[in-house]
Amino acid sequence: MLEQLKQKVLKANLALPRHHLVTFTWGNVSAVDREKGLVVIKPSGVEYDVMQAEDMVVVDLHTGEVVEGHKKPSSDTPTHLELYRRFPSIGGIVHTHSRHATIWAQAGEDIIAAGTTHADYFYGPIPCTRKMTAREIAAEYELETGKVIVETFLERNIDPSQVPAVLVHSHGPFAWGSDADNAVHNAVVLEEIAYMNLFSRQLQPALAPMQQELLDKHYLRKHGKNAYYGQ
Ligand SMILES: O=C(CO)[C@@H](O)[C@H](O)COP(=O)(O)O
Repeated sequence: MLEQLKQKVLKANLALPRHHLVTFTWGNVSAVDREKGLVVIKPSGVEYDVMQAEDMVVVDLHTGEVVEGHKKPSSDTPTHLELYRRFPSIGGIVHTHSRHATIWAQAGEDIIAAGTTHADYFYGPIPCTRKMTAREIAAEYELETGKVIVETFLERNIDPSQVPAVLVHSHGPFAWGSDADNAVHNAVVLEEIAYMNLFSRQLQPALAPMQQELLDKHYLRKHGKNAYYGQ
């Protein structure tokens, strides 16, 4: 079942070490088949250089139950599932601990839209979530991580289809897209702009967001006029 999607998810997972977004077995990529209500995700703890398509795990979008696969699904599966359930426009999700995006997540700071590289992909700042509470950490932690991400976008009125990434406070980045490949692309760009902002802020401690007109020009010419950011 879902053999083609397993191949796509494998390919997307193998792109993470190729783009230097992960070390060891960190990180994970998934994709959803919304018609079937199924998600294909990387197996937990498997080295990327031995990973095969048949290692991918298929889980039920709504229950999280494993419906196919001989390995344990990624430990972050409940986070992916919550995002698929609450953000209906996304088709693929990437989680990494990519170095510079994780630096901003550990600092608890948004990655502001400081330049056109950012504006070509993200229609505003990449938000950092609040810290999770002790109760949330002690509960179903990975599910609660997904809930805190959704809460951040709802409270800040950010459209996840126009800002396809988030920084989880004290943890690291999640990125998403129309499919697994697009999610990986956004994860690579996220790491690039995290790197750029770190040094831009060193050169200019008062680093401020770019002009809205320039953000609009770069984002809207690439993604269409009917896009909007917040209210
Ligand atoms: O967020 C984390 C660890 O904090 C994950 O990136 C894990 O490192 C990957 O776990 P599996 O997907 O292999 O279960």
